[in-house]
Amino acid sequence: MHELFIRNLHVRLSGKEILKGIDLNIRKGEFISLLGPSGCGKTTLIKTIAGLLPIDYGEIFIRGQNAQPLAPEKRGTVIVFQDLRLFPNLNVVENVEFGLRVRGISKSLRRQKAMSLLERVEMIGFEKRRVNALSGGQKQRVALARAIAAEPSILLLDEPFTSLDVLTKEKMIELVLRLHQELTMTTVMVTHDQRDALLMSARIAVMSDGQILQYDFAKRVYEAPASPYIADYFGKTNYLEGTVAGGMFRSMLGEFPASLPDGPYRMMLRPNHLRILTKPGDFQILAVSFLGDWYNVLLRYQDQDFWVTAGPEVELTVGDLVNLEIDFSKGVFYKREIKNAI
Ligand SMILES: Nc1ncnc2c1ncn2[C@@H]1O[C@H](COP(=O)(O)OP(=O)(O)OP(=O)(O)O)[C@@H](O)[C@H]1O
Repeated sequence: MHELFIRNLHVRLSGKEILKGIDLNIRKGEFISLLGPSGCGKTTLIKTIAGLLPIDYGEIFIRGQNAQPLAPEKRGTVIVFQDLRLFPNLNVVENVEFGLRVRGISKSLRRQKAMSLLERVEMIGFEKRRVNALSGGQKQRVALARAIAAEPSILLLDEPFTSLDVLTKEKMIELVLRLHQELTMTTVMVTHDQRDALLMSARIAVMSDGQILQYDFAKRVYEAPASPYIADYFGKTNYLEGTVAGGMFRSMLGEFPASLPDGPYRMMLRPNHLRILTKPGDFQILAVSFLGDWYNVLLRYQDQDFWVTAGPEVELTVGDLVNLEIDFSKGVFYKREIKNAI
């Protein structure tokens, strides 16, 4: 049984169709990301899962139960919103206690539980502080503690790291993953950052315009994107145009076996599937960017540019001519449409 099972979900807001047939299943204890550009419907989807928006058509099952008649507080879901929605008139511990008070837990037990939650999110010592006197990362920790106080089985996180600096974000990522594992929650994270999605999720649902374009394991979405749009969303790409005939793909960089029906194709290769050989060749170095552990290198061959990743050990000078070794076995093929000339 799935923790969450969504079938053909349509949601309309102010007369406009926002979600256009979403199918999604999530296993218990799984961490998944909803990834896509601003406005594609990610927040709408988690709000609908939490029962905060009505379904126009389709079904949501939570732990096998049809969620339609279930009130938001009966679903076992909690959303941590992007703006956190902490209560500014309450201090840190009172914010965390709030969810427990609603559930009718006694005052002494509430305080004890809230303190243990604050310990989990490393906020002991701040319990009496007004939330407005906290940093962005500290507010996030309080919002997380308040969310898990409700003991949700499904934690819904809306863009949890957008307003944080890089170091605070790294720490929050660790904390979120630790809480997810220790509390065996099912977590759905909304993000537009493909690196966060890859780093944190077992599976990623790539969304665009109210639909899921691909839903698969993080490694698969990165290595075998279902379309050039998804490939480009996950970072730099190289495309090689060519034709398959008789089980061979022929392109400007040579030919190699491909078991595909005959026809025109584009092959996508990631920059790390190309390797620079410093012995002279026909690829000219156009640009080199230093990124700490590696270089991004732009090469030109005939009229086409290629992005290549190189380790710091390679000596690279703009203008030099080098050779390339290409791991064609990692290539992903997309069928090209032939436009009929009239
Ligand atoms: N109450 C509403 N009434 C009408 N349209 C809405 C309403 N709420 C959201 N929308 C529209 O629905 C679309 C999807 O919004 P949503 O917030 O789900 O996107 P998102 O992918 O989460 O984007 P972001 O990353 O910017 O939050 C947007 O075009 C938005 O303007």
